[in-house]
Amino acid sequence: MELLRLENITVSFKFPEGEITVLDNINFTVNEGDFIALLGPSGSGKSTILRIIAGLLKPNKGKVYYKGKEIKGVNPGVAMVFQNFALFPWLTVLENVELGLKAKGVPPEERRERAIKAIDLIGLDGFENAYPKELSGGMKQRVGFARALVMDPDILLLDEPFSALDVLTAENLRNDLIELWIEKRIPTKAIILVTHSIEEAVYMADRVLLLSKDPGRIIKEVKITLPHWRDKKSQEFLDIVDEIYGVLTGKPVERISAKEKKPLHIPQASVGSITGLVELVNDLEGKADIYKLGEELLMDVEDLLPIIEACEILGFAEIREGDIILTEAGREFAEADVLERKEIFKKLAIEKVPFLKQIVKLLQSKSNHKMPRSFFLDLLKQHLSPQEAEKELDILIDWGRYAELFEYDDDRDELYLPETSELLVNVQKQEE
Ligand SMILES: Nc1ncnc2c1ncn2[C@@H]1O[C@H](COP(=O)(O)OP(=O)(O)OP(=O)(O)O)[C@@H](O)[C@H]1O
Repeated sequence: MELLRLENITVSFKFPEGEITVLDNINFTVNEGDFIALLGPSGSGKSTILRIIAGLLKPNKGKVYYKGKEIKGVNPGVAMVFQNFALFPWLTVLENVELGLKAKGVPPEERRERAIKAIDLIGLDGFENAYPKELSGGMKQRVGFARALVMDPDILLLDEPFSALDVLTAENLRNDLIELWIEKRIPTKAIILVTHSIEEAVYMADRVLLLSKDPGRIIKEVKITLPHWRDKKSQEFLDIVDEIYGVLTGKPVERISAKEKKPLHIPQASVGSITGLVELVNDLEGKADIYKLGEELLMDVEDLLPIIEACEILGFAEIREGDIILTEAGREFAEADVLERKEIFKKLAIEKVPFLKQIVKLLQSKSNHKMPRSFFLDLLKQHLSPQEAEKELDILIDWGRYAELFEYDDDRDELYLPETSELLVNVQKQEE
């Protein structure tokens, strides 16, 4: 049965530089039993959609229907859980949970009874009289859930409720919610979850609506028919994650797999950006969600991908389930001093990028150990467009110079091996 319908929703905001359309013609229906995830990059308007559904924001165009009736004010059928918990610090857990019922005019006894039940249900039994400051992040968010559930909403709106929690706490709370939902221990008829995490969406939801940004549009709906509990390591799960990743980045997932690369191609990532990314992921304990990372760096995932790809090709990192994970070599590189870094980079670049090795070999074979840039450019042009070849050679030169595999004379536009170079010996040794 249809619970909610969004029809041609368009939202724009006025800025000094003009009006910007944030949501463009959003249409979808929520039926009883739906667990929907809204997934998309930052700024794609996910939270704005929740505010529209809740009736907290009026769209410029379009209508929202709840149980067939157009919503003109606050939607009576929804309750929301926020990323930052949004608790009142001066109220106890019980008082925080009771507040919505009080506002609705529910008599004191009934609201106390219902609040205590919601607190029990969400696993906070015994903390009724605690104040938010006495609670951990995970417990605060449990209060956030109790406060929403106590209203017995038809539709639970979740605005990134797990993203401020540490990994284990978030996983526990996710599982507790799924359990309440699949065992029908809550009367909630539908859930809409806003998230950045592809894995979270595929783990929890049955329908994933993928949004693009500038302006926010629904670009695809992916149905997830895997039964709960879902195995994040299973091939089916990983295939769905890859499919979504491909849609959101506009690139098939194979493009970031080093194994699938043509031997010549290296991504457009300077040594500086590779170093920066490896250091950053190392500071994040060696693992980071690619989407989150893009956000923290204020970069589109699109722009981050070549750097990630370069890290993968060089063997500094692996990509798994939308996360970048440093390898042993990546950690070693991040923690090394300047000279050690050059050594590590040199070893891996020679091993993993055959064309760099080829450059060194060619330079070695010349009696003066010099060759014009145009020679290598022509070699690359046999496989790439002239523009791509130029870009690729610039990156190869950047990597090669940093690793001290060769030098480059800007005035003469030539690559050369300095007299003092020990590289030839090293390369020969590696080959033996
Ligand atoms: N009240 C407002 N006034 C002006 N601009 C707004 C307002 N609310 C949202 N926006 C803009 O609308 C766009 C979408 O915001 P929204 O928070 O819905 O995106 P989101 O996908 O939920 O992002 P995030 O994942 O970062 O929370 C953003 O560019 C935001 O700056």
